[in-house]
Amino acid sequence: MPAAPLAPYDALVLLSFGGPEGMPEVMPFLRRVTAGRGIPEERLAEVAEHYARFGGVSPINAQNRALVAALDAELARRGIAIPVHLANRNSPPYVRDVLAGLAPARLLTILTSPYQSYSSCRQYREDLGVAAEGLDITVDKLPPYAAHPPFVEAVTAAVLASVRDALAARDDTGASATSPGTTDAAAAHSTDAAAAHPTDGTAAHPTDGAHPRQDLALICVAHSIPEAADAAAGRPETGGHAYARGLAAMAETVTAAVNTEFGLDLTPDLAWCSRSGAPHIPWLEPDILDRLDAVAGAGARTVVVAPIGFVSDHLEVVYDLDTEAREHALGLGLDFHRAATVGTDPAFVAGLVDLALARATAARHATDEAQPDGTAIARDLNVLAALPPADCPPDCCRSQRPVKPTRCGREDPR
Ligand SMILES: CC1=C(CCC(=O)O)c2cc3nc(cc4[nH]c(cc5[nH]c(cc1n2)c(C)c5CCC(=O)O)c(CCC(=O)O)c4C)C(CCC(=O)O)=C3C
Ligand SMILES: [Fe+2]
Repeated sequence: MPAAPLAPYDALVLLSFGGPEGMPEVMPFLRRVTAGRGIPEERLAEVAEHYARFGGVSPINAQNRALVAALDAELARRGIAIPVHLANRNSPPYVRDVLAGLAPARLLTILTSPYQSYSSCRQYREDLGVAAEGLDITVDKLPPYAAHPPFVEAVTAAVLASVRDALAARDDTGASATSPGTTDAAAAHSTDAAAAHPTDGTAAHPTDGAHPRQDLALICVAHSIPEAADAAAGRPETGGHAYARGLAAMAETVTAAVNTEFGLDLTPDLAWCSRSGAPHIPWLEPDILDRLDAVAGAGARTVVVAPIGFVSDHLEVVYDLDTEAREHALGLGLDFHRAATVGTDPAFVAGLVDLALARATAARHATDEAQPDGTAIARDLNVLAALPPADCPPDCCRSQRPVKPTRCGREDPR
């Protein structure tokens, strides 16, 4: 390993969306997010109410600070000395302030959005492009990492754990074998039964054809985006739709893992949450609430909702899923379980560090600096080759909006 394994970078920057941390910040935050975006005023008022339920505090910033700390710890564990900073699009610390404080510097950014779309990739590149104007800043980013095996494994592990809980709760209540009582009664019963005997033997149950587990539904969920934004997501020459395709691939992988682990025969099911925008503009569907209606109608008694599109809990997760979708599911008589987000899962964090090392190796390789270890280079470049390019090609995730300066694109200043 070279003496400075993350050279040529001076610092890592975790780049995220941001969120309010108190009621006075909510409306200014919402206006910043939606500036010039044609989001109806009623929608803003509605979303402000969602934040109000949590005292105006989104969990996102605390989660990102925890991720920075976890990255620091993983880097220290590997003996790599490099600072990690948080920078946000819509709340302090703003990208511009962070970059200004670091200049002159060469930075590597880690996006908290693994999937490709305007909102989750190019818009972050614009944030960097606008913020870096007039500053002596060189900046690269990790490639979109939705298909990176450690991330896929961390998401899968969280979904398996939630399905295990869901099956254990149900086997204990017997709710699926008999007619279900009210969900409150079932929940109370579940607590008693769980106290009476441990529930970790669920996976050992034989799955004969009569076993009632097929009334378990697994719904993977991601943030909806306009259909037009999905059509333009990723490289145009690969046909667009990189956002929905990346999520469909993840849904397929986790569902296959659940089927194997628990002897089930579930079909991948992908739904969307947090639609906004004008009603006449089509966004990705079905909405999670409509899918809950459908699975309840088809006989499901237990639903596991897996937020595969989010790396950490934020308002879409704690409101749109844990509050709204949960209430909706309970109203339909469904037992509701929500899989954890990857958060600071050690495999996820280690995977990000692996990718940063690979990106640094590629950067050194590209500039023809001394290459002490050819094997490591080949291995690192191999990791990157399996993912979309870290430097986005022209027109990747393009939008109809006014052109802004970008970074981390093939044609951009580094
Ligand atoms: C793909 C995607 C992600 C995932 C990738 C990523 O993580 O970046 C994401 C994340 C997030 N979205 C968030 C919040 C909001 N998103 C909004 C609006 C929008 N999101 C969009 C897309 C995405 N959004 C789009 C196409 C819009 C329409 C307006 C526009 O085209 O820009 C609005 C406006 C009100 C509303 O309409 O809901 C809010 C408040 C928060 C923070 C939550 C918190 O505070 O915890 C986070 C992490
Ligand atoms: Fe959003």
